[in-house]
Amino acid sequence: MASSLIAFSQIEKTSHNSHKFGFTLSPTNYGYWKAMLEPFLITNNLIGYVDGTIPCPPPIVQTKNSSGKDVEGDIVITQPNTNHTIWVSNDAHVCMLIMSTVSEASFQHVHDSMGSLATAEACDTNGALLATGDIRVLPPIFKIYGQSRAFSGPIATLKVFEDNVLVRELLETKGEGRVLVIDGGGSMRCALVGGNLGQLAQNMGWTGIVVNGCIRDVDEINACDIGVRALASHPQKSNKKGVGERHVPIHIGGTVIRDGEWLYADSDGVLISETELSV
Ligand SMILES: O=C([O-])CC(=O)C(=O)O
Ligand SMILES: [Mg+2]
Repeated sequence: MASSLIAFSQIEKTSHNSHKFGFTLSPTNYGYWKAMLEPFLITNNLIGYVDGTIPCPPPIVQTKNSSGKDVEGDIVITQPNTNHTIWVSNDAHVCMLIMSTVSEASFQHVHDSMGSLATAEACDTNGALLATGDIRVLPPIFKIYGQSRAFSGPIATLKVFEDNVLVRELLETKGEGRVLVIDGGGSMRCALVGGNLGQLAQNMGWTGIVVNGCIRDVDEINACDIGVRALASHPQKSNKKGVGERHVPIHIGGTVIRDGEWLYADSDGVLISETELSV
C-alpha cells in the first residue's frame, strides 16, 4: 500500500513562517545562505520536498477491485490521489518559505531555474524520442560558466574556426531568448567568446552560448546573466577575418544540431530537441 502523506498543520505552518532567517540570498552569498537554510529544512522535516526524497505522488491512482469469483476479472478503479493533493499543498508551503529568503536581485535567477526543464527527467520520460534521434544528448565535454546554470531556448547555429568575427555579428542582433551554438571545431588554440561578447549577449537578450571551443575572461563571463558552456578557457584571442557560416547544420561530438532546434542545458548535461519540450 502507498504510504500516506500528512498535510502540514496550521500550527506547523505558523511555526515555520515565524522563523526569522535575518538574511536573504543575494548573487554573492549562496554558500552562506545554503549553510543557514539547510539545517532549518532538515530539522523541520521539509528537506524531502527540496532534494526529491519525498517525490510528488501521481495525481491519479488505480486500484483493482478483485471480486474473486468474478469471471470478468479484476475491475480497475481510477480515482484522484489524495496524497498528490497533500504533496502539492505542502510543496507550495516549502516553496513559499524558501522564496521568502531570496532577495529581489536573485529572484529572477531562482525563478528561471525552477521553471526550466530537467534534462535527466526529460531523458527518462522521452525514451522514444531519444531512440529516434528527435532528442539528442551532447557528449559530456562541456564546462559550466555564466550565472545561469540551467537554460533553454531555440538555437542559432554558427560554424567558425579560430575566428570570432561572426560570433560578434550574431550577438549584435536581438537574441529573443535564443541560444547561440558555435561549432568552433573543438579548437583548443584560442578563445571564441570573452567577457565583452558575454556582456553583449546578455544585453541583446540571448539566453546562452554553447561553444565547441574555448572562452576567455572567465570571471567576467561568470558574472553575466546568461548560461555558457565551453570546452575550456584559453587566454589568447581568435583571428578576426570574418570567415564562417551562419544558420547551417553543425556537428558537435558527432551530434547534428540544426538552426531552430531547441537546446536544454542544466547541471546534468545538454539536450538538443527537434521541437520545444514541455516542462
Ligand atoms: O575580443 C575577443 O576576441 C573576445 C574577448 O576577449 C571578449 O569578448 O571580451
Ligand atoms: Mg575580452
